[in-house]
Amino acid sequence: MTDSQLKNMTRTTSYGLTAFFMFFLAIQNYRYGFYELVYTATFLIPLLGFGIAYTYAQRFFEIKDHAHPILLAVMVVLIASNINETSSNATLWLYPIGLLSYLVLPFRMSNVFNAGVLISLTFFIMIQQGLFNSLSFFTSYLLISSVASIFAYLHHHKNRKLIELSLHDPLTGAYNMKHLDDTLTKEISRSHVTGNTLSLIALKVDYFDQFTDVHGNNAAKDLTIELSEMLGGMIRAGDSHYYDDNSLFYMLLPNTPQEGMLIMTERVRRTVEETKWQTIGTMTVSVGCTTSTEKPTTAESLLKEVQCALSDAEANGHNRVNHFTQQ
Ligand SMILES: Nc1nc2c(ncn2[C@@H]2O[C@H](COP(=O)(O)OP(=O)(O)OP(=O)(O)O)[C@@H](O)[C@H]2O)c(=O)[nH]1
Repeated sequence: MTDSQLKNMTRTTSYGLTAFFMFFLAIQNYRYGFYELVYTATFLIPLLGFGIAYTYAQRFFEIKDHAHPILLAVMVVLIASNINETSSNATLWLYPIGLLSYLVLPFRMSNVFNAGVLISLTFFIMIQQGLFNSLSFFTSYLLISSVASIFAYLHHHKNRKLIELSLHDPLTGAYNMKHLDDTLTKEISRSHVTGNTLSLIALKVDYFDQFTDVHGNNAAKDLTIELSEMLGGMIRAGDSHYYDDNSLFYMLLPNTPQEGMLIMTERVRRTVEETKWQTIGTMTVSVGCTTSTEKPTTAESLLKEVQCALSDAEANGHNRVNHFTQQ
C-alpha cells in the first residue's frame, strides 16, 4: 500500500468513525429532548459524508487538501452555534472534531486548528456562561488535544526518521541507490519535458580493495566517509551524491551539459589527487560520466552507460575521467 493510499484510508475511516459517534450522540440527545443538537447532527453527518467523498475523489483527481480544514472549521462553527447561556452540552461534540483533525490534517495545521478552537471557544463560553464553565472547557479540551498532539508528534517524528533511513546510506550519509533509481527516473522525465541535459557521474577510489587489505576495514570506512564529505561539499545546490558500495559513488547533475560536467569531474579528480587524506595520505579516483541525449532513455540504461565509462577509465590506467561514447 502506498503512502497516499494509507493516508486516504485513514481519513475515510476517521470521518466514518466520527460520523458514527455523532449519530450516537444525536440519539442520546433525542432521548433526553435536546432537539437542537439533533438538528445540528443532521448537518454534521452529511458534512462528514462529504469528507469521505472528497477523500475518495482525491484518489482519482489531483485535488488539493484545502477542503479538510474548511470542513472541520464549519463543523466547529455549527456545534458552537448550540452553545448558549443555559446549555453547554454541545461542547462534548467538539472533542471528536479535535481528535479528527489530527487524523485528517497535517501535524502542524492540526495544532494550529486546535489552538484556534481552544482560544476562540474558551472566550465564547466565558461570554455566554461565565468563567467557571469556560475554564472547565479550557482544561478538558487542552488535555485531550495535548495527548492527541503528543501521539501525533511521536508518529510524525518516527515517520521522518524512517523516511531519512530509507533514503540515506548509513555509513556515509549520502543518498542510497534506491533513491538514485527514483531520482534518476524523475529527472529523466523532467529533462525530456524541459529539454535540459542531465549528467550522471560514477566515481571510484583506485585500488580500493588493495587499500582495504593493507589498512583494514575501519580505515576503508573512514576513507569512504572522508571522500563522501568532500564530494558533498563540492557539488552545487540541485546536484546530489549517492553511495553504492566498495567506495563507488554516483553524482547526479540536473541541467548540466556535457562540457560543464567535464569541467566539474576534472575538478573533482584533481582535488582528490591533491588532497592530503588522513587515512591514506594520497590517492586517486577514476571517473565515468554520461549525459542524457535527446533520445528517450531510462535510469537503467544511464546507469549502465556510466558504469561502462568507469570500467573503461579503470582499464585505461586509472586516475582519469572517461565520458561514455556509443560503440
Ligand atoms: N551541476 C554542476 N555543474 C558544475 C559544477 N561545477 C561546474 N559545473 C559546470 O561547469 C560550468 C563551469 O563552471 P565553473 O568552472 O565553476 O565556472 P563558473 O563561471 O563559476 O560557472 P557558473 O557558476 O555556471 O557561472 C558550469 O556552468 C557548470 O555547467 C557543479 O558543482 N555542479
